[in-house]
Amino acid sequence: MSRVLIVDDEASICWAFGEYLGDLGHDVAVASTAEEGLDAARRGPFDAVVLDVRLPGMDGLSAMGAFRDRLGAAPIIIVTAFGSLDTAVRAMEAGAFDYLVKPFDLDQAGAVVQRALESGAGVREEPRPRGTGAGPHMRLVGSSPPMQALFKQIALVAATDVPVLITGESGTGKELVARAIHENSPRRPRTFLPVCLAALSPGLVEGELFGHMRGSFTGASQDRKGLLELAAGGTVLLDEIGDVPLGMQVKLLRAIEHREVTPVGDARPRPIDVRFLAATNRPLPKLMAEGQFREDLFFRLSVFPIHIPPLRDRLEDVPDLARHFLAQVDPRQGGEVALRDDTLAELRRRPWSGNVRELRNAIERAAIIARGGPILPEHLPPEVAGHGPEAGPGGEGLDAMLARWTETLLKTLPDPDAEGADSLYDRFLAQVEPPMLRTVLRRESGNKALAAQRIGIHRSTLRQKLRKYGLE
Ligand SMILES: Nc1ncnc2c1ncn2[C@@H]1O[C@H](COP(=O)(O)OP(=O)(O)OP(=O)(O)O)[C@@H](O)[C@H]1O
Repeated sequence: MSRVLIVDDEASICWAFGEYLGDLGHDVAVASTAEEGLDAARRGPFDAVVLDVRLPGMDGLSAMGAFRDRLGAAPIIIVTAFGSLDTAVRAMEAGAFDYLVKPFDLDQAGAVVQRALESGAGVREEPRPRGTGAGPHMRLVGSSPPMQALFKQIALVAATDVPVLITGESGTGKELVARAIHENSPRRPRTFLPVCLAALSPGLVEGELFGHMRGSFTGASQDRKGLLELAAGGTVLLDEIGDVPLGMQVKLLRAIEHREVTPVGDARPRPIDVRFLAATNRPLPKLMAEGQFREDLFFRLSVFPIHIPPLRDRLEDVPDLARHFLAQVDPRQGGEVALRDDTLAELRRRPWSGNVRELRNAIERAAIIARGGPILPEHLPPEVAGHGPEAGPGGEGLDAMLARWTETLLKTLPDPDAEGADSLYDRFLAQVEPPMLRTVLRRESGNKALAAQRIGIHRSTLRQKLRKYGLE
């Protein structure tokens, strides 16, 4: 039998959890404040403590040090209703064994306590020095259950040096998560270097990453260190890892596994000291099955996988995110008054297939149109037809719309043999290409080379199309 102390000001939780642990054969004591809990801890030894963060008087996180003094190595499990990334990280840093988010399932909570008791010790390494953290615009916003789970994963993995594979649709915040891992890791004072492998020219990518020796190719007039060597002590995010060619994958695997790089034109490998994170929105298991992604690299990278769910699966985060972006464009607004209920309702209704990035763009645009006044639903950009995963605004799918559009055109188009008549296909392309080109170009900040790569066409083809549609 083990002795467990539950410190929570919600009597119902203390009771239900106490009963549950009692049924498992444990001896349970409860306290409703940290002060009361510390008194109990002084009086008797406990094998584990379940400690709420929000308590009247001293809060749970501040009390952790005192509990630790009184309880020695007994594991402490932190409980919170509104976990932010910061709470999760502070709990882990202060040596919490684990972190439970309310409302929790009793079986799940019981399993955590059981694991803690079996582990026997809760003391982790010395608390790490905390920095100021990333700027406010780099903050990960969200309080939905999937975001809470994400915060916990970040807090757990940040302190380690293992590779992390971050997956999620475009715009879900993969780079931001990578940055949060770096910011909360011991490598924090050093560089965080996101490298978009797909954007580097294939012929130069090896030299860029690993460096080159003077004379190793035409134009290499001096020795140059690669990005992986330059990021010494820091964290490198290999972005769009799913788009890396197979030959390069072998070299990356070697760099990750052996922590060394061989510059182009050199025979001797050099040690590197970086932590690797990787991100992709492509299905790596499918790419592996098709022989486009190496299994060994996948297994090396996915020691700790983190998946970010699409925004449509956590629409409860939309209001907080909207206020966050609004406060960034117009700090005076703070986002509170400016977002009317009908606007929030509209925001929560949309499917956001472009995820958080699309929401951010919509809010920024709306703030400009609203010119300092409250944001009205009509200030939001029109929904793109057929935008959602299956259906458009009126519940109509993109293919149904296209079928209707084609029918109309067939009725109105002149005879295909008539001189100068645009073909149905030309008309179709003229309808669908411009919005796509515009979106990708905007997304790549006007960089045509990147946009062409993203679309999968040659740069000169892109230029031609832009000219054709007057989009230059
Ligand atoms: N939870 C969040 N809180 C605050 N901002 C967020 C959040 N998630 C995403 N963002 C913002 O949304 C935008 C897109 O995020 P990010 O670039 O990290 O996405 P991504 O998944 O890496 O996209 P891609 O796969 O297209 O490169 C950024 O401006 C980012 O700051």
